Amino acid sequence: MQILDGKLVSEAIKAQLATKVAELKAAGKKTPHLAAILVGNNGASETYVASKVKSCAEIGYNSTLLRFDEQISEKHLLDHITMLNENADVDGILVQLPLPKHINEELVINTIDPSKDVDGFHPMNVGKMVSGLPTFVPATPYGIMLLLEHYQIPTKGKHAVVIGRSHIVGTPVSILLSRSANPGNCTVTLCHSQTTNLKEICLQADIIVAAIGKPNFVTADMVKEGAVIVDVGINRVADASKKSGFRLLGDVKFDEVAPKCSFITPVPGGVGPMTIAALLKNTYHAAIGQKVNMN
Ligand SMILES: Nc1nc2c(c(=O)[nH]1)N[C@@H](CN(C=O)c1ccc(C(=O)N[C@@H](CCC(=O)O)C(=O)O)cc1)CN2
Repeated sequence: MQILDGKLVSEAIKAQLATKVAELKAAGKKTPHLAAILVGNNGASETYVASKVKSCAEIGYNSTLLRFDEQISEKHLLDHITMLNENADVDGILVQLPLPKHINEELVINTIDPSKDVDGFHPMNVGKMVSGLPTFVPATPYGIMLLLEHYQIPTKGKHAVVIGRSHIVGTPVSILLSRSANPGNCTVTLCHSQTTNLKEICLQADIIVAAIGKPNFVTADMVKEGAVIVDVGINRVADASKKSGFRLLGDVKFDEVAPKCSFITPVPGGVGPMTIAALLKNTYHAAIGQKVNMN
């Protein structure tokens, strides 16, 4: 069994981007600029946004963090997005999810200029991805593809089972695994809460992408010998022995699944850091006016 080390690969991607940014600056070109919007005090969201802002600084990007109170009105939030859309210095805009219940997430995403939508959530960018056109690819699915590519995991003709059909991960990664070339060209089964024979389906999988948001959901009896396991779950589980009061658990029961598989992502240090690296790649592409071609 080999670990798919997202921390290591993300650091390598960040180093490549830092070199490219230095080249842009030396040529008198624009420094990439990411604007992040954070609403409320969700602890996990604070961690992720802080990590995005820190990573920008590490590789020489400019970043702006707009923090708003939980009670911000939808109109006020949309006005701020419009201002960022019109700010020529800002290349990429992201609104950290989830948003408070009184705010219409769809409306917020639809308000972001598609050419600055580095999360790849705008329907126009989703449509392009589904059509196989160059676009911004959502960061977590993009990060998973970059990780599979780095480790040269064979995917052509393999059966990939994706557990979870969210707009952020499950649905887009199933499209990428089936459509893209290398990695890609998989036969994909997309499973979700209404799937009745999940264990039987998982046992046929060469690759499992677990993105269901339930700690330790995938157990050894669901995994075929030699399968590749990608664990997207980052579940905070109460643990009084930790200073933070919680520990992170993936969607996969790592200790019992790892001995059975060929490759596995750890939690933390697997898909999470790749999400940040992929976002930074999208932001670089936004700054130079390019899109990502997954074909
Ligand atoms: N606007 C967005 N919101 C959300 C996205 C997204 O892509 N765009 N995805 C997730 C959260 N997410 C990115 O924002 C994210 C999740 C996890 C990590 C990460 O680095 N995880 C670390 C552990 C960090 C910790 O201590 O908790 C790891 O796995 O090693 C980065 C980004 C939902 N919202």
